[in-house]
This record gives sequence, structure tokens and C-alpha cells, in this order.
Amino acid sequence: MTAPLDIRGFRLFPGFLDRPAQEALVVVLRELLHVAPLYQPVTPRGQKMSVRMSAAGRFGWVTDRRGYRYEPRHPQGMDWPPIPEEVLAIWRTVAGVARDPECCLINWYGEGARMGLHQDKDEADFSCPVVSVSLGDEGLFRMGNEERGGKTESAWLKSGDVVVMGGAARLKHHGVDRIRFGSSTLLPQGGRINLTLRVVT
Ligand SMILES: O=C(O)CCC(=O)C(=O)O
Ligand SMILES: [Fe+2]
Repeated sequence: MTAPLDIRGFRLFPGFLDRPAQEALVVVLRELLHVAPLYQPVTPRGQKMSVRMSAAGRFGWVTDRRGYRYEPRHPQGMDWPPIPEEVLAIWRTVAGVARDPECCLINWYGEGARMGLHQDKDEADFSCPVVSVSLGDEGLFRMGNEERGGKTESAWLKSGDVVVMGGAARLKHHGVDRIRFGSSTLLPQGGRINLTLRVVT
């Protein structure tokens, strides 16, 4: 594993997963999404998010009119499937903490989907990092500050890239401004998948 790039405390591992590993992960995720289908989340203010979501693990992060929170079950009632071993292996290599993640959020970005600048702060313990894995089309990832506003820096995340948001970057604002739809051949129909691994409790 080569040393990560440090961008404002965000650690970026370009090409962490090679193409065969990415393909194997897509196969596993397809099975997972069969059990826990993607759904379109709604913000507490009633706005439909442009990404579609699902999750794996003890808890899934959800949002609806009742707010942002972690739930032990999918909005459609089923248990979240376990986090795949291939995904746990990524966490164990880069996270640098003894605990395993309790949530693997799955974000699916179709054409035009984005995610506004936000902090990941619905977890109880900020000493564990957030680890994110990008698959498929490139996404323009924006990295900001703990406070709202100020200077930001952006990087195109490519399929197989891994980002670790820990330490000083754990509570920094971040988001995805846009994707380059059709820029990757990994997902035959195009789109971007992002996995976000977090310790929740
Ligand atoms: O899609 C990404 O790269 C980031 C996703 C994210 O920030 C989140 O799910 O909290
Ligand atoms: Fe986030």
C-alpha cells in the first residue's frame, strides 16, 4: 500500500482497489442490494435526495421527515445484511482502530446526483474515522472545514479510490458536487457507488 495523499487532513488512497477487486465488490454489492434495495431518501425538510441509498451492518443511516439517524432495519422492514468481508478488509487496512465498522452506507449516484456539503456527526464516537470507497464513475469530492464556509479543496475520486476522514478531518464538511456520468466502465449502466463505513455507537 502506497502512502496516502493528505488533503486538509483527508487521506486519499488513489487506486486502493485494483480493477478485479472492484469487479468482485460490485458482484457482492449487487447481491446485497437484492436483499436491501436502494430507496430514495427524503431530508427532514421533505426534500428528495438525488442519491439513492441502502446499507449493511448492525445499523443503517437513514433520513426521512423524522430526521437523520441510525436504524437497525431498512425502511422497508428487513434487517440490514451483514457488511461484506471484502469491505471489512478495506477498513481493517486503513482505519487504524481496533473496532470494526457498524454501518456501511451505500450511496448510488445516477446522472445528475450530488451530495451537498455536510458533516458526518450522527455517530457517538468521533475517535473512529469514516472510510469511504468509490466505485464506478468519477465524483468531484469537495473538502472543507469544521466550521461552515471558508476555503475548500476538491479532488476527482475515481473507481477504486479510498478516502479516510479521521483525526482533524473527522468532522470536516465534505460533499460531492457532481459526477462524470459514463466516465467509468465498471458499472455497465453508468453511475457511481460510494460506500461509507462508520462506527456508530
Ligand atoms: O459519496 C461520497 O464520496 C461521500 C458520501 C458521504 O459523504 C456520506 O455518505 O456521508
Ligand atoms: Fe459524509
